[in-house]
Amino acid sequence: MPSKKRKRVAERGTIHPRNKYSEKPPDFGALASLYPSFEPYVFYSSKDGRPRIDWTDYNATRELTRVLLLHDHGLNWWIPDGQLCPTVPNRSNYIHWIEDLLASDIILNTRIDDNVVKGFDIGTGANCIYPLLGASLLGWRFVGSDITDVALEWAERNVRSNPHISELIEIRKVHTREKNPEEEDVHAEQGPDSDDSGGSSNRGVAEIGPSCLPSAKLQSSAQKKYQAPPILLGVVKDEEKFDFCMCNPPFFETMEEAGLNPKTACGGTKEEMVCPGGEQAFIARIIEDSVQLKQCFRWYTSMIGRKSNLKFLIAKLREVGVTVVKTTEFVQGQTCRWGLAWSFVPPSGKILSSQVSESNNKSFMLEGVQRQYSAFHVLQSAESFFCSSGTSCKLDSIQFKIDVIASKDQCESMLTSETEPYGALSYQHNLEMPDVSNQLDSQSIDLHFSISVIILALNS
Ligand SMILES: C[S@@+](CC[C@H](N)C(=O)[O-])C[C@H]1O[C@@H](n2cnc3c(N)ncnc32)[C@H](O)[C@@H]1O
Repeated sequence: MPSKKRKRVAERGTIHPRNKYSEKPPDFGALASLYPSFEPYVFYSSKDGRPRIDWTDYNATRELTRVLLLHDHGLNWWIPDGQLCPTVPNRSNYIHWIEDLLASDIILNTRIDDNVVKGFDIGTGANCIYPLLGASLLGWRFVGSDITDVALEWAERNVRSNPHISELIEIRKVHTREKNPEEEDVHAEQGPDSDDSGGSSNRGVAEIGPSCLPSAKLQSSAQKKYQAPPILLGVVKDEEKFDFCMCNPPFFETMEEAGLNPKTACGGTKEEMVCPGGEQAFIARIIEDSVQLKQCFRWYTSMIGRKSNLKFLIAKLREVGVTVVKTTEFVQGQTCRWGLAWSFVPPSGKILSSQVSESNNKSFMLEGVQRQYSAFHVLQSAESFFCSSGTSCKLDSIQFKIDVIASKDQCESMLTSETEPYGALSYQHNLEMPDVSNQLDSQSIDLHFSISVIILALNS
């Protein structure tokens, strides 16, 4: 019998609708007959006679990735033994989620070049999977960065093996060097190894004025410090603009932690899997870098391996005053990963417009909210309002929403009450209750509704 957790995972959507494999998963039997190198890895299940591979065999998963990239994407690809082997359907989901973000009208369209989407893949790895997929599926341009020689060498090889897209992809080395103790560093308090790549063409730390520095509060809130090479700041060049960055970070603090999933054999060296402070510290550094780089990127995104880290990172984003936070869940077999996206580009003000009419959703803008208040303040304020009206209400800080259950009397009393300041905010509350007059005929029916806040603050 499947475990409860497994069943829950299976019930959730697992694959993006535009993913090549959303309707038809890879057919191992057909691939085996087409590609003799793959054939030895395919066996037929005694239970249902279906063709399968042994997911705990690294060579089998690597060969599967090779034939899927060749057969379905026209890509030549290889990685040396032990390097992290990506699963193509899973990695494609992240690409399509970014495609959705770029197509949405959540933030203002400030793009300079509407024709070419330009992305930055932080830690592209030897496999260079995201640039290869993004360029071949969608024609996107990429800079893929990495720190290790093996990653840089093989990423380059994988790009050169695909001349039809090689013009679209630049592989960029992240320079690491011994720190000069007298040098001022925006991340100085984060440890002696934290340094920038320098180089005259790069965005050096010397150019960043004190007013841009992350607040002391922000710095102190990072529980785990990233003490390692630069990530964006010092790697992104002056004047460079990107539509997005993406990152599949080193998730773990130790290799022991990384080895906890014996059900798959995706490989992964220490350099790929581990960094000081794990993913929490790595992504916290990306957030700090984004505070400096602001609108150099329209969207900052990262994959996250642990839900507890997602909570921590959303709280950190709240502190730095981003304009938008979006999250998603990627289900990869029996493992869950989360996508976190944020932006400093002003919101477009068209939020939810597409959802309004049909699904009984109402969207509205809160005008006159002062800059120092974030979406969380708005949520807390709304929560205070509903609680004080006697309703049952629950704030979900991950989804940025409040679930409310109210009786007819409570609804009526809320609709007729005078506007009052709630919590930290004093705004004109023009909350529209859903049109439920029919449903409220009976005293006994409770009204269930949710309030989501998508925008944190408006940049002027
Ligand atoms: C988990 S692997 C991801 C590889 C590939 N993107 C994928 O999805 O399979 C993380 C990668 O980040 C690289 N890395 C670690 N620190 C980095 C940094 N400061 N800047 C750029 N890359 C870094 C590692 O060398 C490794 O290749």
